[in-house]
Amino acid sequence: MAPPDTIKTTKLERYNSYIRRVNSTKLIAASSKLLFRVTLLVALLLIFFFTINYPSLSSANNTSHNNIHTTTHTLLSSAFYGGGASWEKQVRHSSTPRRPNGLSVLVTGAAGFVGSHCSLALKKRGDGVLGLDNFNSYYDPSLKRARQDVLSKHQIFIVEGDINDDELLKKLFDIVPFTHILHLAAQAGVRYAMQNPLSYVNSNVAGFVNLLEVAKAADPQPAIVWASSSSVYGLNTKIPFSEEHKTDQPASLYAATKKAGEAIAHTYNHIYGLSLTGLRFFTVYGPWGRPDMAYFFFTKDMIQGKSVNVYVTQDDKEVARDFTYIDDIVKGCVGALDTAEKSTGSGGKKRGPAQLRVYNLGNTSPVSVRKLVVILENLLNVKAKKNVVKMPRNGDVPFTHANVSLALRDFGYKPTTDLSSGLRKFVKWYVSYYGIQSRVKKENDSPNSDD
Ligand SMILES: O=C(O)[C@H]1O[C@H](OP(=O)(O)OP(=O)(O)OC[C@H]2O[C@@H](n3ccc(=O)[nH]c3=O)[C@H](O)[C@@H]2O)[C@H](O)[C@@H](O)[C@@H]1O
Repeated sequence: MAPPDTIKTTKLERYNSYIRRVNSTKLIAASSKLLFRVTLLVALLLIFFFTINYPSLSSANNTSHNNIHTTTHTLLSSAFYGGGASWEKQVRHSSTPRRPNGLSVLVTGAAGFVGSHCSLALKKRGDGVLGLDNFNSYYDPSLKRARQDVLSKHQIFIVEGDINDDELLKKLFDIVPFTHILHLAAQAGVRYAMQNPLSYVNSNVAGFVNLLEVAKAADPQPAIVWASSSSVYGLNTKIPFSEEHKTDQPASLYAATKKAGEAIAHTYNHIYGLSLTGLRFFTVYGPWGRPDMAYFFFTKDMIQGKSVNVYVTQDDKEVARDFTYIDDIVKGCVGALDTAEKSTGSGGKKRGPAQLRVYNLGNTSPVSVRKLVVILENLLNVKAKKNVVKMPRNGDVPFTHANVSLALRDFGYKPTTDLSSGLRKFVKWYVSYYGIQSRVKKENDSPNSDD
């Protein structure tokens, strides 16, 4: 047995060791609490950063694939876009007019061909312009980014988002009382509709309805000018095509969705008093154009020595288009915006009848595809390898030809550029944009050529 002093010491030691254990347990408990909180914080931060990065990744491929399933994207992107004060500042700054009584226009599809040209024209005359574009990959997105760069040099900000994202649209209308929407975002291209039909429904029908829903609820309601298409005339044989002609024989799903857009516009005008103007564009071409269009890829293929398919009808007749130069189309769009009357509703309620219009914007002078190739041969200084083939049943129509007297009467629309002059400007842009140093350049750098 141990002496009493030793017993005391042992007890003391036991007590001290007990206290140490208690303290260390407390320490462990405290540190695990801390660890838990830190982990939670890190997890929240990760979710936040994921939310920031996710929308741009997903929207890059948005309408090129069937994305009816935009809900997750919508939630995430809304969380992101709703965020920053500097983002809101850019939105406000871009959309504020710099002239008295200037318009404040939301341009959807602003990184697109017609959208980028119209945005610049409006900004240059002092209107406020805010762009919206999802930068999808239907055609090379780097071309859209290059257009965005040009716009940003002119203080035009493009919000990266989808017209199906209603939270984002509402947010934009919360920030800016837009007077007008120029709605050009769409799934374009006639033949691609056979490959990816739902992308047309998603953008041209669902996206349009989504935009109209937000516009109808906005206070004040904006006036809307939007891109319909010459393709709505479908198999119409009366020429030139007039707005009074029937448009009930669409030859492609693309045409059917544009025709649906015109019917939907009627409904929103009728129920909610939205002022709506549909513009039927006729095969628009020019600098910064769309690579999926024939004049564009013919140029590329001819320069590369590849052959081109020149379509003829089933009974061997020429296929022709009323090719319309971009600057003429821009004048038409601006004219339509300037003559658009105010919407009459507010807060989703109609207060009186509102304006509902449809116009052809064409060139009034159709040119055959064969002639298009001849013009390009001269401009590019190359001989095309032509395959003359019967037009496949892919949604194409044999010819288009616009009567534009309505647009002339209502806003002075008068196309002034013939196909040769317009293509000369296109080719000049093409060789400079793609850095092609060749005889093409020398040919087109003559003192008479302008930009
Ligand atoms: O006016 C319109 O509404 C439409 O104009 C163009 O559609 P499209 O006229 O078919 O223009 P392209 O695809 O550039 O075709 C032009 C012409 O070249 C012909 N073509 C096309 C491709 C080809 O390989 N060979 C060929 O001869 C077509 O049949 C057509 O007659 C646009 O692509 C549509 O988005 C637009 O809505």
